[in-house]
Amino acid sequence: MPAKLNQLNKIKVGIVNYLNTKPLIFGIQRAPVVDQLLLIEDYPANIARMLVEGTIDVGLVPVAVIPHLKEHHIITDYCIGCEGPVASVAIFSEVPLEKVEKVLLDYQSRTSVALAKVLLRKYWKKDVELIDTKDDYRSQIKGTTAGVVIGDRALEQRKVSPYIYDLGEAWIAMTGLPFVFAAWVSNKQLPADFITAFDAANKQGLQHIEMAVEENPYPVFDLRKYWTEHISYELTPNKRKGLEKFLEFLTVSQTQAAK
Ligand SMILES: C=C(O[C@@H]1C=C(C(=O)O)C=C[C@H]1O)C(=O)O
Repeated sequence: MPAKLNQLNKIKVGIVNYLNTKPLIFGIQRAPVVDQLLLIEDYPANIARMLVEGTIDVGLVPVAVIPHLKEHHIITDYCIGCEGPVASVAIFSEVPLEKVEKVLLDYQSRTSVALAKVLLRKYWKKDVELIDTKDDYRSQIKGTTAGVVIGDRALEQRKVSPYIYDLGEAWIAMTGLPFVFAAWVSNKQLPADFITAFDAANKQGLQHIEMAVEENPYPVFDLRKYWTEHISYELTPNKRKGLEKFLEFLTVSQTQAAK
């Protein structure tokens, strides 16, 4: 379908369609910058693919995709990160980790799946069979088969699985650094005035978390707590250090896999 004329010059912005982005979307949709952009919502692995293929200009992408981009710019001081347990990214299991034999990997994720591999190898020192998934795989999390689940489905899974290994918490225990799951990354240089306005829109959203809570009734998990105590949105210098460290781990494991 041909793009409508008024859409031609708009900046295509991909954003993860999970509850953790609602405070940011709240700000973006109410800011003047909304007229300069088209918002495309999808799950993280798809947003990553779109940024690599160039069908979007900027996205709140899983940081694990950064090494796969020919060009990348981190354009705001906001991200999806954590400085303690993140609550919505974990290995879920019916048995303790010592007894786990297989781990299902969430097809919607890029970062958390890579993080789970790093932590299983370096932190838990566990050699398990890793299994890619598609569609709904959560019913297969049983017995000695555990699963990485992210996002809203992870908040639901907390009510199902007796053992929950929070990957944000484990990363911090291993490295002493916070973790960044997703950041605003563009695949080209974007206009400086857009970047300034877009950054301000993110900030506005975070200043209105109470209104976003009212707008999103969710009986499964306390969203005020999720957005203020679990997800940490500021891309601080310490979070950038955590991000660099994680990308180093990814480079090392890719080099090892190529050998
Ligand atoms: C904390 C989360 O971070 C997400 C995890 C991602 C991943 O694993 O690739 C990507 C984007 C983030 O929204 C979550 O979705 O629960």
